[in-house]
Amino acid sequence: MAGRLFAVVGPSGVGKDTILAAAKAARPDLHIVRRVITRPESAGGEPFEGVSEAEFLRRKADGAFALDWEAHGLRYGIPATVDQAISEGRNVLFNGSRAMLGAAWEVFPGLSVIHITASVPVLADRLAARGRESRDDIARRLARASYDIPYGLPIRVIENNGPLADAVAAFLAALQPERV
Ligand SMILES: Nc1ncnc2c1ncn2[C@@H]1O[C@H](COP(=O)(O)OP(=O)(O)O)[C@@H](O)[C@H]1O
Ligand SMILES: O=P(O)(O)OC[C@H]1O[C@H](OP(=O)(O)OP(=O)(O)O)[C@H](O)[C@@H]1O
Repeated sequence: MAGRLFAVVGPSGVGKDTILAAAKAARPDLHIVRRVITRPESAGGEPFEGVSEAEFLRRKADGAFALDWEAHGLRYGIPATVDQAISEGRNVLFNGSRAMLGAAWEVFPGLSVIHITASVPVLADRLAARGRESRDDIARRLARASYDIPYGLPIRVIENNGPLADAVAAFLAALQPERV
């Protein structure tokens, strides 16, 4: 049986990568996508492949990405190899963009979405503590915090204002198929 594909979305600093890493630790069978990003790997954070703009565009033209988008002045790609992982029956999860969900649903009609939320003051504290971006970049990311996901799409919401363990437990529960 084919696996399922999950986009994990939410504002910058909400805890997407942290929750994905914790979910993988709890459930080693999950396949967490290693994204291709036009960001230097030395910036740290999630395990991603950092490439130049030219290399990204070359791969895109070669059909190397199942999905790709632009945000924060960067390009992000989901390797086309996810198709194989899904067909092998793996549950595949990626850190996605709220703005690209419409396009993602067109490519993957069975896509499930988990939206992680937290209050703006909590996001501001976390981004400052993470220290990966400049103050200006943090301000721009916070300005996107309330971006609205198009109404009518099937989305599960997980709140991550409190202890991480609570959010991870809710997240793992959200990976279960919806009961009808
Ligand atoms: N529940 C939580 N409590 C405290 N800190 C958290 C919690 N969730 C995430 N963090 C911290 O917030 C920062 C941003 O998390 P991160 O996973 O990088 O967010 P995102 O991928 O959504 O931008 C990290 O430093 C992370 O350790
Ligand atoms: O359309 P939006 O929902 O606003 O998302 C825009 C981008 O922000 C996140 O990127 P990134 O992982 O670089 O940033 P983050 O870890 O700070 O969320 C997310 O993965 C998207 O690529």
